[in-house]
Amino acid sequence: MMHPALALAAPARQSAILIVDDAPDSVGLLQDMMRQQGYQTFVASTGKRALDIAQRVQPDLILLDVRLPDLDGLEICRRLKRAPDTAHIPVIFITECGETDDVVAGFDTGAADYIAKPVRMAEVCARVRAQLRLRSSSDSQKQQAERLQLVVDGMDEGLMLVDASGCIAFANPASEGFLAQPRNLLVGRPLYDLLEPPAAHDYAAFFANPSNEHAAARCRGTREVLLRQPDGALRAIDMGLSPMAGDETLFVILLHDITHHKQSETALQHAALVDPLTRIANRRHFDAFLEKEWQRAIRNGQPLSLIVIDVDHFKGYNDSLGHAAGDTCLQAIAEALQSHAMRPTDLAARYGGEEFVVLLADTSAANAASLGETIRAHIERLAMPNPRAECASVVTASVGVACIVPTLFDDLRSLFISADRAMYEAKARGRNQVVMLQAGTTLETVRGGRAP
Ligand SMILES: Nc1nc2c(ncn2[C@@H]2O[C@H](COP(=O)(O)OP(=O)(O)OP(=O)(O)O)[C@@H](O)[C@H]2O)c(=O)[nH]1
Repeated sequence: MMHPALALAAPARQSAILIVDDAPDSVGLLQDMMRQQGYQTFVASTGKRALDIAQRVQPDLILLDVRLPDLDGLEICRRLKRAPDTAHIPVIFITECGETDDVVAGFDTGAADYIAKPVRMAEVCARVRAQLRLRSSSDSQKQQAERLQLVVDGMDEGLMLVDASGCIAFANPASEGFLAQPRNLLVGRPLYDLLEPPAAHDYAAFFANPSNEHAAARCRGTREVLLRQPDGALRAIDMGLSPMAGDETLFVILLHDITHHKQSETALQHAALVDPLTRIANRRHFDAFLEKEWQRAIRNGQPLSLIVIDVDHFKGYNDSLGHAAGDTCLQAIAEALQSHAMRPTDLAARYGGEEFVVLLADTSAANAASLGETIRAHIERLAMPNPRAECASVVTASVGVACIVPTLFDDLRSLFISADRAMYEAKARGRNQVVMLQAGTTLETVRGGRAP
């Protein structure tokens, strides 16, 4: 259905009638009739003048006597219909009663109707009204079509019409942007050619057999698809498909941009995995990453190492310098850790309050212990004074390191338990040091990384 805004009629105005006749009595009569009906009238007694007035005042209708002194009415009508400015103005011929040839010739030249003399008021008025109504409805149809064209050309969504074989029959300007190619290259191509699988297969199946319920269920309505652009780039969009109302051989395709939606989806996914204070991975991200790397280590028979870092006497730091300073301190430590997790298979994360972890895939116990020591020294080198620390004058951390070559029989938690036990052993030994424990072994294997 047409949107009400598109169907707005032009403001009503008085219709203008041009009367072309050289007989003063006849002109007077017609003029009176038209004025009584509320129309504005113009009069021309010659053909030349009629053409001139028609062009300049653009009347809504012309009452034209067939017999005129200079040009005959048929010739005037022909000229009116030839000129782009006047071709649309309906012409009603006035003929002598019984002049059938005039009537036929009049219609041939493009006249809309005829009235036979002697004219009768009711008939003239009825025929004029009918032509004006027709004219106004064709004008408003034209206006509606123009407005629709403006909407289709100006809309942000891509709009295409696809025929029953799935080929594009029409594409609006926005479609060019979505598909990164001019419309003339789109028209005639199968819609599914522009899509990535699995959507491409679904739409090909649908157009091969639109009554296939399975394919129809997947293609009708709106779904997210990947468009393939000529340079191979893929663009995710929402694509809507619906049959064109009243024409089962055409389908309307709407392409809707979801870049913002995708960006915020990605941003949300990212936010869900990042610790808001330190901007490094959070515990949720770490747990998922550990699970993945654990399985990979089992498959590859490679060692997996975990470093647990717990800030020493951090309560004292907060109590003496304030919570905001504590936050800044945690940020500096996170940045230091991040700088040591360089490989794609390394992950530094804030695991809780003042506890951090670093997971290192394919890393031996010795290398992990060495990195643990590098991290400990880095934190100490940050030289953030901690007035309440008992083990040093600056912020330090106790570091526990564990390593395992996991098998299907191992429990993922054992790596964490070992690293935590090693970290607590580092605390117990006086803090600011590294202790390593091979997963599954006893504390006898604990090795001090550095003396306090
Ligand atoms: N500023 C700040 N402090 C935090 C945050 N998360 C945890 N903390 C503080 O970290 C402190 C941890 O204190 P404790 O668990 O007693 O440990 P500690 O003082 O570091 O002592 P040891 O671990 O035994 O060396 C607490 O005071 C928490 O309030 C945070 O996001 N910001």
